[in-house]
Amino acid sequence: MDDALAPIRQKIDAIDREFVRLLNERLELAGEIGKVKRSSGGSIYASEREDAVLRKVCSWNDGPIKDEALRAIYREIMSAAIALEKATKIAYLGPEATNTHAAAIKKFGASVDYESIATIADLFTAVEKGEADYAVIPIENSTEGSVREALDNFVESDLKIVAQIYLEISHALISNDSPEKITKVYSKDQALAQCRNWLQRHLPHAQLVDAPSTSRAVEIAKNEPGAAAVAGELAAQFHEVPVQVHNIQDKSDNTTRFFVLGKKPAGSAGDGRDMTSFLISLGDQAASHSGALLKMLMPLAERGINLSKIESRPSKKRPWDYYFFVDVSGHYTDLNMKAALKELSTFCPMVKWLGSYPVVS
Ligand SMILES: O=C(O)C(=O)C[C@]1(C(=O)O)C=C[C@@H](O)C=C1
Repeated sequence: MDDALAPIRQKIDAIDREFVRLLNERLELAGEIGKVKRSSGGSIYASEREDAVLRKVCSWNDGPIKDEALRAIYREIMSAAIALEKATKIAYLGPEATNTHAAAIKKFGASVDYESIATIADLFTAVEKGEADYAVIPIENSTEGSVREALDNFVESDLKIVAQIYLEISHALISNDSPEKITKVYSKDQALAQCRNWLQRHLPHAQLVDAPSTSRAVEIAKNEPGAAAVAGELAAQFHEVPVQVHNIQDKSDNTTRFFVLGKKPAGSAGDGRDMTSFLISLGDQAASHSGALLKMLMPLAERGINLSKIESRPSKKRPWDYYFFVDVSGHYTDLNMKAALKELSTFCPMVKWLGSYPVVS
């Protein structure tokens, strides 16, 4: 067999050598881009350019490699490029090995530095003070709804949303013991709730115990005989505890949306590939004028700007006064968007642009 493999492996070696040479050539070019960006004060991470690169390489793909594999490879190539252009720190809502950590790695790869930060407010502060270059925060979950703390922090902050990440949330049963020995299951209440049917069916006698986070649950279960944790697979890897059963969540389409926050806005990905988020206040009109909310939406609708989300939050200034968080299609620099905003500003006391970012993560 070895005789048959040797010549093929020689060819693979020759290709790998060429790969490494080309990767280094590509990285050197990224280094040149980094110099330009550093001298002009541009943002090192360019979500719209990464979106274009990923789309281009997938459109060139006519071989057996899956687009998903190509995207994962390019994720790491561009991660290395970011790190070479500038040592880059990504802060995320901790602790380590939770879903927000997994989302951050999905977006930024293995070459950048990561820091776990305990609260969403502190994540905003870390980027504002320059202690981190970007922050990754959860914004909404397909079953649990919006993360209110995240929305509220946008009111005072000048940070911009530069990218979004969608992460399918899957849970695993993680333990040093096999499932038939499990008598106790630790996890965060939400994760236990999302696996309720599976746990009832497979571990009906196990005691379910609340933990501060899924990652902490794995840490606790690691040292307790007969204990397991429900958590993501990153937590299993991170704490070096085996996965006993994969994908135990009751719903397979449980997805969380995250935002990447930075100091400088992202450019346009073009071709209808951008989304924009705003914060709008109607002031007293919301309570006193019938149809005020409709009036707020008309400048967008009349220009064909598609509204994908609207959510209200109390302003905390006066009772029954609200801010509206709005997600629409298009980029802030689009002409119809500019015109809509101009019209909105004529009757809304506050129209705040929170950022424009590529639709696809
Ligand atoms: O094109 C750029 O702006 C780069 O910095 C290069 C590059 C890449 O490797 O292709 C790297 C990081 C950016 O986030 C986008 C793209």
